[in-house]
Amino acid sequence: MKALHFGAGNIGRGFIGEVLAKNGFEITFVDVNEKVITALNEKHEYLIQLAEPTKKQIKVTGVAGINNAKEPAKVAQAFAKADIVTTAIGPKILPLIAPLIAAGIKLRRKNDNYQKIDVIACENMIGGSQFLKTEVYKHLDAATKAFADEYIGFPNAAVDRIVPQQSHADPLFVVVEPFKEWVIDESQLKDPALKLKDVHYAKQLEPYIERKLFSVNTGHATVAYTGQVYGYDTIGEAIKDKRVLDQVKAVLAETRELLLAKWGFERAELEAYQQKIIERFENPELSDEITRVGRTPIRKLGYDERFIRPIREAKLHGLSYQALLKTASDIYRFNDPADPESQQLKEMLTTLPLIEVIYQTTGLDKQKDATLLAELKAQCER
Ligand SMILES: NC(=O)c1ccc[n+]([C@@H]2O[C@H](COP(=O)([O-])OP(=O)(O)OC[C@H]3O[C@@H](n4cnc5c(N)ncnc54)[C@H](O)[C@@H]3O)[C@@H](O)[C@H]2O)c1
Ligand SMILES: O=P(O)(O)OC[C@@H](O)[C@@H](O)[C@H](O)[C@H](O)CO
Repeated sequence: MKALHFGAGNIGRGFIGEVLAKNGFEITFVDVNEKVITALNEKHEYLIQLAEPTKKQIKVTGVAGINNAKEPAKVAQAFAKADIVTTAIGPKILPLIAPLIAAGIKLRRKNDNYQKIDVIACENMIGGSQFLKTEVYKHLDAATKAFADEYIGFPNAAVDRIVPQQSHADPLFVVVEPFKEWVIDESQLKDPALKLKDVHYAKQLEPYIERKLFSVNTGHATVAYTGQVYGYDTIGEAIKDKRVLDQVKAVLAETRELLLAKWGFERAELEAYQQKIIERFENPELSDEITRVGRTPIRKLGYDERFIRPIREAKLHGLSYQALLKTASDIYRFNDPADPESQQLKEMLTTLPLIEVIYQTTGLDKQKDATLLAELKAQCER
């Protein structure tokens, strides 16, 4: 069985690779990082280490790599033979790999390959695989779209495991937290016979992805942005500060009420889930940079992202969103000289009126969301 995975980065190697290998797949990673691709093709295996006192190691075998910048045709060939396709590459990169997937679908059709497969985007975004499908379809003619409608699935998914930035002599070695959760929307599968061990298949993904994104990611980002305001560099240091911890708890209390109102989770279960998340952020065995968690701040300010969506929806439900608003305003203060979006945001703030920057970054509607825009502006000014 063959898997093709786009993105041999932290979560790609540190989570998706582990699960696919455990399920007996040979994995071909696609990436532009030549060092990683060369190492994959030389060693055909790598180690994952759990960030816990035992430092347990897991060996992932049967791996290889393709540098898509150098050998794009090889990607289509691998896609044509794959039994499953996954991505963990970043939401903004999905449109860039869409032509490669489109070429792979064309080749499957040309080869009369009628085996149904699923392409699963494992990104931190709502509707990631369906977004990828839209991008891929931009590169297909009508006949190939009809073929893809029949044989290629794009089930949405949610993945959860904290995998920090890695800096080891071995470019493949990856340290990860022990916790892991991967949920796939069962209703969107083209190949329902292929069920991965260690993956949960949900009839409805939205409650899972919203619980994850608005608890883990909203909480994580809150530690990062609040932590940077107080001068910290890592998540572990920041969360030790009571002011940061209190802000995370306040933010999670707001998203919790929204999740309860929307999806009817058990209150005690959701409280335990969010408490566990705080303990995951506090893991002393894991060193995670604030710059990684706060990365791409403009993306994180997006209309359907981890702050503006719960703020909009809490307002609609008549729930409190003041703590969320506070952290959202701190995003505008985030600074990482190495992050192009952070620098773009700084530039926008020096050249445009604040309300225009908020409007452009959040996608809030000038008429419909006028009150929210004004509230966020007032919070930024405070
Ligand atoms: N790290 C985590 O804790 C974590 C957990 C859950 C989900 N995610 C999600 O997974 C995705 C990847 O995150 P990550 O932390 O692994 O990032 P990462 O930067 O470690 O990995 C991304 C990989 O994509 C590669 N890449 C970038 N542009 C490319 C292109 N045009 N073609 C081919 N490869 C390209 C990079 O070289 C890199 O190896 C994101 O959507 C993230 O939100 C991350
Ligand atoms: O990957 P991002 O930039 O969307 O978010 C940064 C972190 O919050 C994220 O990578 C978490 O570590 C991960 O989502 C945990 O499952």
